[in-house]
Amino acid sequence: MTGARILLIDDEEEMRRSSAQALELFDLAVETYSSAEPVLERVGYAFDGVVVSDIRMPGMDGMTLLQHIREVDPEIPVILVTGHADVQLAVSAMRAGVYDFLEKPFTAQHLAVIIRRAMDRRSLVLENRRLRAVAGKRDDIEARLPGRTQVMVDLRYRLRAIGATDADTLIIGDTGAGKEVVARALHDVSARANKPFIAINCAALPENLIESELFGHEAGAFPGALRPRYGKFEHGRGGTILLDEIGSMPFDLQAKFLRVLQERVITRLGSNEPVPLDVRFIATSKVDLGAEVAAGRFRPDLFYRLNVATLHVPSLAQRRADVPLLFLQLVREAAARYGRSDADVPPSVITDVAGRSWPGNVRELRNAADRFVLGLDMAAESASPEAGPQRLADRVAAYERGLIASALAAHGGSLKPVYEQLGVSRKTLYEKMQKYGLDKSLGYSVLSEDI
Ligand SMILES: Nc1ncnc2c1ncn2[C@@H]1O[C@H](COP(=O)(O)OP(=O)(O)OP(=O)(O)O)[C@@H](O)[C@H]1O
Repeated sequence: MTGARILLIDDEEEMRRSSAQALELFDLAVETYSSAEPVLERVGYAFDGVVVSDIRMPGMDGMTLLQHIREVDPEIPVILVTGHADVQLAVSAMRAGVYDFLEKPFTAQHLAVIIRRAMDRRSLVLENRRLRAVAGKRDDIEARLPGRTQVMVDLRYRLRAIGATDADTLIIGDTGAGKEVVARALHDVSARANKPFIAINCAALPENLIESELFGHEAGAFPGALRPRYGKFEHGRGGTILLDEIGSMPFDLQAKFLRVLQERVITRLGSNEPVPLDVRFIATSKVDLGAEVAAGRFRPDLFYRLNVATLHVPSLAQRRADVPLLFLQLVREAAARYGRSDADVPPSVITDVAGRSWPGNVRELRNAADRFVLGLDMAAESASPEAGPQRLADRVAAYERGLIASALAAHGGSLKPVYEQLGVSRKTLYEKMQKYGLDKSLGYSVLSEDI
């Protein structure tokens, strides 16, 4: 919040001037107003200061202002000033929730003491709100990144640990695995949660505009730059900037970006003036940046600078055991989105979902959940009547494969409970697994894998 933290309202000019001057001697900067109305526009839920107002004024009086401010935020301290010893008024002001009540004449020191106390109280209230918001978002992480596999437990643990620091972070994972979801979660658990989160897709920026988009420019920096403009980096001040697909950043720009990371300043195009930049950078990549470095497409120095705090988002193939529960959650979300209340998922669908491979990861699973809720064939490509297993034998085989796959996933790699549950011999199970290309480690091999 910019501007002074003390708003002083009095219809008498002399009173405004002398109070402001006196408070300045106590190092308290004041914004003065001759009427109450504009103050209502000035204060909001996040206003971090206090209001000092005369009671009797033409137009909106102090009591009415107090009531309106309490509607905006009942915890903004309002100090009312009166010229008359009016007990009745003081009582109703107390009832209406005034912070303090001051009778004229008063000394500047007395006013300063009350204001300081009110400001401390306001800071405390806002800090508590911030902490509560952060705590709420922390609890939320499990709902936003669900999964019981060890890889997901580890991911959430690391996310909270890195979120507690201000380190620039690299997020690696396959397409659709949830890198952007993880980036937002990281922002939300960090101390920057209440500041902007700006996502920039490096692969989608036109190469000739990319620099001015990121760094901004001064008027006349290039033909067509009529007015100065903030770049996306500056829009993210105080907050987090996500650079999606960092591997697509043009090679020349990588050097400039590295300088931003190291020096925390940017220089707008057409200017020589470096501007300090307080942001946290998060970069994502679905390609192996180490290989890009080896191929000469990515700068090694930038890679080493980014590869310090790293989060790996597992693909669904690496956490198969999570697929059924994740699917159920995505169905619930889709049902809410489409206003459907009857989204019961039959076991055969779960079996089918558990047995499939999901190369498009959560994005693909989410599409399947949407299609299920809408009553469409879940696999988009088999929507046409020619596609997909139509013959009874093929459909039975697909069903059987799904049942075996989900049983394998559920029993974490040991075969005995699987053939017992399915009521077949070990040999039969083995043959069917071979026939359907299933592995006994299905859904489990990843559990011991370190991320
Ligand atoms: N854990 C999750 N719970 C619910 N939805 C999720 C989860 N993870 C990802 N999604 C959804 O899956 C889709 C893909 O997620 P996201 O954009 O974060 O993936 P990505 O890894 O950044 O993909 P890409 O590399 O293709 O940009 C989004 O619609 C997102 O809402």
